[in-house]
Amino acid sequence: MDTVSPVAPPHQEAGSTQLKITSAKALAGSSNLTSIPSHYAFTTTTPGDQAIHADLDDSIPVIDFSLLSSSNPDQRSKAVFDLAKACQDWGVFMLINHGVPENQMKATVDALKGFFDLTEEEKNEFQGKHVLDPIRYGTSFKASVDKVFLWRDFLKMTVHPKFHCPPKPEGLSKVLAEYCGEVQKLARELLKGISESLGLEPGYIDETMDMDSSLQILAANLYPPCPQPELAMGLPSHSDYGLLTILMQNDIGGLQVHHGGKWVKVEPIPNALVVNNGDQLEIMSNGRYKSVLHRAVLNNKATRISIPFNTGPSSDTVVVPAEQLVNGEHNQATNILMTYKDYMEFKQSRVLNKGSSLNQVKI
Ligand SMILES: O=C(O)CCC(=O)C(=O)O
Ligand SMILES: [Fe+2]
Repeated sequence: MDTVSPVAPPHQEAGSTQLKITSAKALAGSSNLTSIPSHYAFTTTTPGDQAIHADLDDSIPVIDFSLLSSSNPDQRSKAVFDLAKACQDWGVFMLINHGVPENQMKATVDALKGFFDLTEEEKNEFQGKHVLDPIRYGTSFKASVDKVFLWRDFLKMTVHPKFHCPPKPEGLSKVLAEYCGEVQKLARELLKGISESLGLEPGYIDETMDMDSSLQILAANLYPPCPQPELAMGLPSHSDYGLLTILMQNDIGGLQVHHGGKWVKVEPIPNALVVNNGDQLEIMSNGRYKSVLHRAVLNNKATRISIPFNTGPSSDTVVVPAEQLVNGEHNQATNILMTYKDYMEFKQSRVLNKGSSLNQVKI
């Protein structure tokens, strides 16, 4: 069995009171690293915690966006039906034929890799402290307080209602603004289909969530190869705080979703996006569309990059269950009565890997 080497945490400089935090990328790049430092040892894996491949007849649903935007009413209603099933049974689906150009997706991945290739000093200029800071670079989850470190570096940017992006590397801002423009349109169309799939007016979510001012965050997670991938963790089990997350990734798998009591691997499909329900969608749908638990695991061969685009309502919206969905068999009184902004702060203040945060605030 693999063991964890008890070496000193590399983020503490001898003789220094200042905490110096090393990125996962720098750590992975250090020569002769054959085991993880002890403070990256996440948990001992238990058999029930292992991921499985989905059965062929029970795999992650695939939604064809071109059918959802079809002018043929039969095609559209079939697509809305499939969307309802995907959101209800899985809380996650693969989106194909979404219309985001392939070269734009590739340019976005390359530009964000370029950010992580900056020097540590350059990246550290963007260390944010607060969940609502418009640009935040960091490692782990909250490296200043984390007891166990996550093997990932991240960059998070608020891209709507106001667009923020680090000024370097050159060209990053232009590429991301273009990508976000496309994904924003996609998110709004999906939310129309989702409203309809719940039996609501297509514009229901758009209007009640004040989507013209919606808070949108683009992140990039970098998971470098890890010498002991089964002992460390990229991102532990969590749900996302917004309405929907639309995730792009390179061809290195690692995302897993919790379904039917097991962890199911999300095998990347070239050019497809992964879409998952977030907490606010669970609230507005009154528990019908669950905010799916997911996690990111590691490998020892190649760097994985994932780029989630998270759209919420506007910061000041207090999301409540749609009235039409309250008195039915699905009534689960998923109601938290706090603004989206406050919910994000609440969620960030919690430790990851404690299951659904909604369970703690439901009333
Ligand atoms: O890396 C992944 O695939 C998952 C990322 C994620 O869940 C997140 O950033 O919230
Ligand atoms: Fe997530």
